[in-house]
Amino acid sequence: MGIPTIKHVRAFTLRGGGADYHDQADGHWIDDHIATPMSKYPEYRQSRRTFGINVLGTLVVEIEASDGTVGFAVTTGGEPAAYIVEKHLARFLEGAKVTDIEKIWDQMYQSTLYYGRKGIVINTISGVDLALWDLLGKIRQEPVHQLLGGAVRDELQFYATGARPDLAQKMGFIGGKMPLHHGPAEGEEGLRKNLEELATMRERVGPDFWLMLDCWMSLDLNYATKLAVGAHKHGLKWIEEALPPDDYWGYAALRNNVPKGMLVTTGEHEATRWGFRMLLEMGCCDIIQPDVGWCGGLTELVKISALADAHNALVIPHGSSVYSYHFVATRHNSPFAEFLMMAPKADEVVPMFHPQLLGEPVPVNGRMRLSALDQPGFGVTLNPECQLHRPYSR
Ligand SMILES: C[C@H](O)[C@H](O)[C@@H](O)[C@@H](O)C(=O)O
Ligand SMILES: [Mg+2]
Repeated sequence: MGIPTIKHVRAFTLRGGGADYHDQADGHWIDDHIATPMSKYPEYRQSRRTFGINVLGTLVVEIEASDGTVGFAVTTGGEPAAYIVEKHLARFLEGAKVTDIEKIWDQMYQSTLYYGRKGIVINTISGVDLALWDLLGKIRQEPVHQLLGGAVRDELQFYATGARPDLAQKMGFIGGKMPLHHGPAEGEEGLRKNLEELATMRERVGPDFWLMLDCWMSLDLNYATKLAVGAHKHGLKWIEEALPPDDYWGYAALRNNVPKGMLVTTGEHEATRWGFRMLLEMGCCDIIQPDVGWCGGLTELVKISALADAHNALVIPHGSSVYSYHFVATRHNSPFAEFLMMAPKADEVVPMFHPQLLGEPVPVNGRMRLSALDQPGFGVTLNPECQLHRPYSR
């Protein structure tokens, strides 16, 4: 029985949460006055949706093999990504063997170099790559973590990202990462409020529970330095994505400025082994946080992780549901993972990509047994109740 070939590639879009998890209704913690690079404009300060954080929506990539098996994946990308899949990338897949994952990745990357390299194009390549791994796993009837060489641990542990680290502590998570609410445009008063919020949370969780701040690219070096210095007495474990992704020089300086023992982390909006090489070789951060749905996919994340390992850096992927869980299980330098609290008040555990993935596992008491990831591929199926739209059918 020969190796199946790829017969069809289809790109769909979905709205409403899921992989584009910022696409939420009013009242959600994830869209409540969070500091961003747009916070300098008061009209865009209260809600990230007002400036378009959810403008793309979800891309669904579906790949059908000659034996009838179908693999799929979801990521952030929506219609522009669907166009790139159908009009550009599909030609490198249809007719190829399902095992041609490395070659397909290289052809997708090299052929889009003139307009890609980062952002939506690499998101799109990531989505195709993840769907290929899902397909191969389903054909071989193996979970992706086994295709990657096998797990190094039989249980994953998670920190929680959300507005309520105090509740996350009660749910068994190992730490809580809070969004930063005030940026430089709100001056000393905003800085004071940021530190007061951290102090209040430290009071609630006690001295040992990890607390982190996620700054979502919103600060400048001076403000980030003052925030880190002020946060040190409240035991801030790491300051995340304080600066814009391209400011490698600023991150290297921030890493020298922060108090001893505080970690600097970034990377969720960085892409490919070359972007992460810059972060690592310029000494920008202690932990890199690639999103496997945005950095180039699993094929690229394996390369990024090996690079980080050589630099003794941890790889703690930005929360991306099953796509990061299967990866983290297999890497010694990924000792814990992120779980994004997608309940509007961050007061209960719901699947990260809800409602798009059926069979999506969630941490229980802040942990996930490897046995929760034992289904073929990424172990999930598309929710048939989600309204798929195929904007560029061929
Ligand atoms: C909470 C942050 O503002 C982002 O919404 C979050 O998605 C990301 O930065 C993270 O690290 O989870
Ligand atoms: Mg982040």
